[in-house]
Amino acid sequence: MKHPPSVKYAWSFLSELIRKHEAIHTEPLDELYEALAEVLTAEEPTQCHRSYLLPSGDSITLSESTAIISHGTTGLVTWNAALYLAEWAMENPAGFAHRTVLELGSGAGLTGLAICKMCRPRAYIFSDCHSHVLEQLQGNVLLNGLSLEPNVATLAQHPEHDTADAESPRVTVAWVDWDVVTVPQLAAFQPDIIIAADVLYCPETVLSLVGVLQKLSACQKDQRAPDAYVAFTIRNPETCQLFTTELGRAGIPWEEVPRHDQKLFPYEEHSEMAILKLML
Ligand SMILES: C[S@@+](CC[C@H](N)C(=O)[O-])C[C@H]1O[C@@H](n2cnc3c(N)ncnc32)[C@H](O)[C@@H]1O
Repeated sequence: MKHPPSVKYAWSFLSELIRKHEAIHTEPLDELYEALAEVLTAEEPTQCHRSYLLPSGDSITLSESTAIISHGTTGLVTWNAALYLAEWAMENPAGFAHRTVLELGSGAGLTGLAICKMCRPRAYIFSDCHSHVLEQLQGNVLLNGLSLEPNVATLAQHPEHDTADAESPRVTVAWVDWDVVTVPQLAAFQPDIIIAADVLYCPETVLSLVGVLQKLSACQKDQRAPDAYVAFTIRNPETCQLFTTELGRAGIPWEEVPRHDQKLFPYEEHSEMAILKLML
């Protein structure tokens, strides 16, 4: 009741429950039919909640748009690659533990929240370039019980303000537009690891992404550039091909991470996914 799902979800849930009763020849309660009638006449609001169960028994609840594209962005819903990357991260928590993670194009925030809750990073920087996405993202971070740091760069200069404890990471939501962000701005985040999910959907975003990755390769920490992991759904092989070609042109070596099929989260439809590890 506090975080209601979409009308579509409520309809599917109630129909399935009634079907299950009927399948074993038990009479469903009248209240179930009444609830279904109510849902059938309800209008779908523009925002809904989605809750994702974690293996720890904890859960993540996100406010998301009910439309795949709204306010001119794809960032207000969770995409399959975000689920796939979160599942992979939870299988490999050691890669994130005590490290500073910068996520590019965070969208609704599922991957980052799963990593913050399950992989013990020291700091996590969610980022995006769209104002509605950033607003929703901040709300989702707070909704899941994490508190927000004002500015990572301030903390790097004044570590005495660091309130991080072993249990919860320092979390920031930052405006990062790949086309305009500068190397010093990226370096101020002091990332050890970069991640991004479902950010390869058209040639323009591929070029912008490779541009920001090139800037990140100049961000050395302890004489080493961060590693990056990019997860994507293989919708159009030409877009993937463009990405690897552009990585080659930028001198960024990459390798494919072995596939996993830890289907922890529900996927709406089957799609092929991949994660590339980039050595910046
Ligand atoms: C398809 S959504 C993916 C969101 C989320 N990572 C997921 O997988 O659910 C792509 C995201 O990339 C962001 N994005 C696209 N171009 C960008 C740019 N030039 N700079 C920063 N973010 C960008 C969008 O705002 C959007 O949130």
